[in-house]
Amino acid sequence: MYQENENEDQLFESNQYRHDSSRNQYGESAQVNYSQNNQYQNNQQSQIMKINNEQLPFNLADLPNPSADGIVDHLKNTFNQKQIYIEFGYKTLVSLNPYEDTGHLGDCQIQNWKNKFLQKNDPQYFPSHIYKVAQLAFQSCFSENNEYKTSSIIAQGISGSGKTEATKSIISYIAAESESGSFKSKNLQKAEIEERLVSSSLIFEAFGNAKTKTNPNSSRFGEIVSVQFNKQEKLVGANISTTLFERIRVTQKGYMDRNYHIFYQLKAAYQRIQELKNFASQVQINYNILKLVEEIKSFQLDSEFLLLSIQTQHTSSFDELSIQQKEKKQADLDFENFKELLQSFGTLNFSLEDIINILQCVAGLIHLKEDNYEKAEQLLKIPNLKETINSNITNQFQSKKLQAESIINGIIMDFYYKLFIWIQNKVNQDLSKEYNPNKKFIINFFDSFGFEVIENELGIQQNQLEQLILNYINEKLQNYFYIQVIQNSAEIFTSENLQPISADFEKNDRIITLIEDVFFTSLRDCHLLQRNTENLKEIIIKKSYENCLQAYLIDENQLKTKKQNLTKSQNKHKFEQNILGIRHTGGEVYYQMEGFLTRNKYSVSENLQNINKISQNSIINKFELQSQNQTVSDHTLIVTKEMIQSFKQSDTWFIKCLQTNNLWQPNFFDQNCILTQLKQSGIDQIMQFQSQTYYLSIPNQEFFDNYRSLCSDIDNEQNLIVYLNQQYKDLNQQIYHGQRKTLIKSNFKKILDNRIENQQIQPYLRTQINVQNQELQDNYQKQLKTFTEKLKISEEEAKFQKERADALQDKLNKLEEYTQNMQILLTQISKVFNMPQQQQQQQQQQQQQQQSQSLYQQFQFEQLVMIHDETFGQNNNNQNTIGQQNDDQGKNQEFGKIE
Ligand SMILES: Nc1ncnc2c1ncn2[C@@H]1O[C@H](COP(=O)(O)OP(=O)(O)OP(=O)(O)O)[C@@H](O)[C@H]1O
Repeated sequence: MYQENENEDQLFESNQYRHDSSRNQYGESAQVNYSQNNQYQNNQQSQIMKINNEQLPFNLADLPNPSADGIVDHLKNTFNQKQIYIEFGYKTLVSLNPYEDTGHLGDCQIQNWKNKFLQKNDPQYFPSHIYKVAQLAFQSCFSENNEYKTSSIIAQGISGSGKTEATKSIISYIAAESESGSFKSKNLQKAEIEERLVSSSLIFEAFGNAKTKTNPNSSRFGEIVSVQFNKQEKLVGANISTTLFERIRVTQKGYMDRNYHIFYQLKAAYQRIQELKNFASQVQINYNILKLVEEIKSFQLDSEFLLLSIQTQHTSSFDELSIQQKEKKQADLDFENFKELLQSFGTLNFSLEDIINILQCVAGLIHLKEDNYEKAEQLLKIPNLKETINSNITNQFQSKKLQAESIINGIIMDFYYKLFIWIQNKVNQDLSKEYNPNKKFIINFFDSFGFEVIENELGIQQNQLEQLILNYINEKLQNYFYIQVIQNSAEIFTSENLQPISADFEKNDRIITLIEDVFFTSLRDCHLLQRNTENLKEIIIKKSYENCLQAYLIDENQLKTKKQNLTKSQNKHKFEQNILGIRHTGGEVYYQMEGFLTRNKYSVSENLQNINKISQNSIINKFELQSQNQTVSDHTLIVTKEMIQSFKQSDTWFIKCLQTNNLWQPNFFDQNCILTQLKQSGIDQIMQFQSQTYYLSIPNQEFFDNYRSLCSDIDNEQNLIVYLNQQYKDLNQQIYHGQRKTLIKSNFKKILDNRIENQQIQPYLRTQINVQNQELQDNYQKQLKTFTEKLKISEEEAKFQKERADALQDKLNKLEEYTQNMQILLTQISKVFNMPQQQQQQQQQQQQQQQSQSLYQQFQFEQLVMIHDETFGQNNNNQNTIGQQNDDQGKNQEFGKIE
C-alpha cells in the first residue's frame, strides 16, 4: 500500500495526469514482451483501460504548482502541441491567440464537436473547447436550474487577444446548433442569421473600429450580441447593443493610431473612383453614391495619420516597402473594406437614402474638422453653421481659436456618436424582428474591454480619461468574475448540503471604490462647480486619504523615483507635472490628469443642442444630442452598473483571451507577454483559490460502483469515502460525500482510477504469464528430447571409434616390435660373416640386397594386411590368417637368426 502511494504521489506531482497504462501497482512497467498475438493483446489491454478511464479535460486549477510560472509553463506546453483552449475552474476558458488557422474552428469542426458532445452525457468530460462553452451556454438557457433562462458569455483580454474572433466562433456554433433543432419553421435559418450578423459586424467595424498600436482592427466600443431562441430551440432573432463608445477618437488619436476606419475608407474610395464605378456596375450600386464619393474630394485627412498608422498592420515583408508603397497597400485595403461596407448595407436592407445620409454625415464632419465650413454645411445640410458656432464663442479665459476648436470637436464627437447609435438601431430593426428582450432563451455575448496602457514613442505612459474608463470597466468585470468564481465553487457544495470551502483571496473592491468614490466623484464635483483641471490632482489625493485609499494611489515619492529613472529625452518636466498613478489589478497605470475635465464633458453646449434639428439630412435631424449635465464618467457608472446587473441575471461563462506575443506571429509563445496578461486578467490572483476549490462531482452511486473494489467489506458510499480519505490522507485532500454527489479533486480521482486499472490488469497479466510458462515448458521438453536422441547416437559412434583406435594401436605395436627384431638380426649377420674387405663388401652388398628385397616383400605384405583390415575390418579368420603369417614370419626371423 505504501509503495502504491509513493508512486501515485509521483504521478500527482507531475504535470502529466494522463493515465500511465504501462504501470503496475508497484509502479513498474507492466509492458510484458508478448511473443505472440501482440496486436490482439494490446487491443484487449486498451479495452480494459476504457472501463474506468474516461478522459477528463485538463483544467488549469489542477496544476500541482498553482503559481503564475506554473501556469505559463503549462500553457506553453499546451500551445506547442497546437492546443489553444484550456479550462480554468468552473465556467472559464483560457483561449490562446495562435495568429494562424490551427484547424480548431469552422463548419466542419462544429459538426465534429457536436458529435463529441452527443457521445457524452456529463459535461465534465466534454473536451476543452470554445464550442463547449457555446454548447453549455445554449443548454443552460433551456435548463430548469437557470431561473432566468438566459446565459452570458463574456470574452475578456487585452486588445488583439482574440475576443472578437472568439465571439464570432461562438455565434457560428450557436447558429448551427439552433438550425439542427428538430423544429423547422419559417424562423431564421443559420445562413440567413449568420450572414446578417457578419454584415452587421462589418458595418460596426467600419464605424467603431480603428487601428491602434496593438491591433489594426481594434473595436473601440463594447458590444453585446444577444441571440434569442423559441422554446423549440430555434433561433428567432438577434440584437446588438453597443456601449461605452470611444468618442474622443473621432477628433483625436494617439501616436501610431488611426481614427475610425470609415474616414480612410471614404478617402480610398474617392482615390479609386473609376474602380468604384466598375464595381458599382457589377453589384448595382446606385449612381448617387458614386456622385457623393466624387463630391467629397476636397477633404484632406492628415497624411501623417496614414504614414504613422500603417506600420504594424502587416507582416514583416510589409516593413521593407517604401512609405508610398505602404500607403498604397493600406489604401487598397481600405477600398476593399469600403466595397464590403456598401454590400453589407444592402444585405441589411439600408435604403439608398440611408446610405447617402450616413456617408454625407461622415464626410461633413471631416470637412468641419478641417475648417472647411462651406463643404461641411453643404454635406451636413445645416445652413449657417459657421455663424452659429461663432456666436457661441465668448470672451472667456480661453483663446477664441481654442473655444471654436472645443465647440467643433464637441459637435463632431456627438454627431458621430449619434450616427453610430442610429446605425446600431437600424441594424437591429432588420436583425431582430422577433427579438424581445423581456422574453427568455437569450444568450448574450459580450466582446468586452481589455486592460489598456498607452505609451508614447519614448516609452512613457500617456493614459487619459478614456484609459481610466476602460480600466475601470475592466476592474468591474474582473470583480464580477471573482464573485462568479466564488459563487460557482460555493454552489457546488451548497447544492449538496455541504459547507463551502472557505478559501479567500484579495478582490479588487478597494480599487473600484477608489475610482468610483474618489476619481469619478471628484470629476463630477469639478464639472458641476466648473473648476479648471489644475487642482483636480490635489482634490483626488486629498479624497483618497479621507477614504483611506491612498495605498492604491502611486504617491509623489514613487513618482520621483520613477522620474529619476527616465532619460533626459523622456521629458522629465511633463512627467512630473500632472500625473497620478493607480495600482490596478493588472499593474500600475499613470494617468495624465491634464485634459481629464474637458474629456469628461459631453461637450455640445446647451445653446447648440438643437443645431441638428434644422438639417435636411433625415438622419442628422433626428439625433438627440447629449445633455451637457451628464459627464462621461457618470454615464460610465450607469452603463456599467446596468451591464453587470444584466449579467447577474444570467448563467455566466468567461473566456479569458491571451495574446501569445505582441508581434502577431504564429508559433511564438512569449512567456513574459503571457505573464503580464495573467496578472491583468486576474487569473494569477485567483489561481490559488481555484486550485483549492475546484472539484469534480460524481453521482454517489456511480462513485461507489466505480471504486468499491478498492476496499473489500465496504457496503456503502459513506464508508468507502471515509476509508479512501483515511488511506490517502497524505495527499491532504478530501473527498466529500454530498446529498446526491461525491465531490473529489480531479487529481485524486485519477489516482483512484489508476488503482482500479491496475486491479483489472492484474488477472489479465497473470493469465499471460501462465500462458508463457506453459509455452516455455513445452519448448524445453521438446529440446530435451531432441538432445537425448542426439546423445544416444553419439555414444554408439564413440564406442565404434574407440574399438577402431584400439586395433590400430595394436598393429602399431607389432610393427615396432618387428623393426627392433630386424635391427638385431642385421647386427648378428655382420658379426658372423667376418671376411676380407673386398669379398666381405661384395658379400655384404649381396646379403643386403637380398635382405632388402626380403624386407621390401615383407613390408608390402604388411601394407596389404593393413589395407585389408581397414577396408574389411578384422574377423577371426583374418586374425587367424594374420596370426599364422606372423608366426611364419617369426619362424623366418628365427631361421634368419640361426643362419
Ligand atoms: N482563434 C484564432 N485563430 C487564429 N487567429 C486568431 C484567433 N483569434 C484571433 N486571431 C487573430 O488575432 C487578431 C486579433 O483578434 P481580435 O480582433 O479578435 O482581437 P480583440 O481582442 O477583439 O481586439 P480588440 O479588443 O482590439 O478589438 C485577429 O484579426 C486574428 O488575426
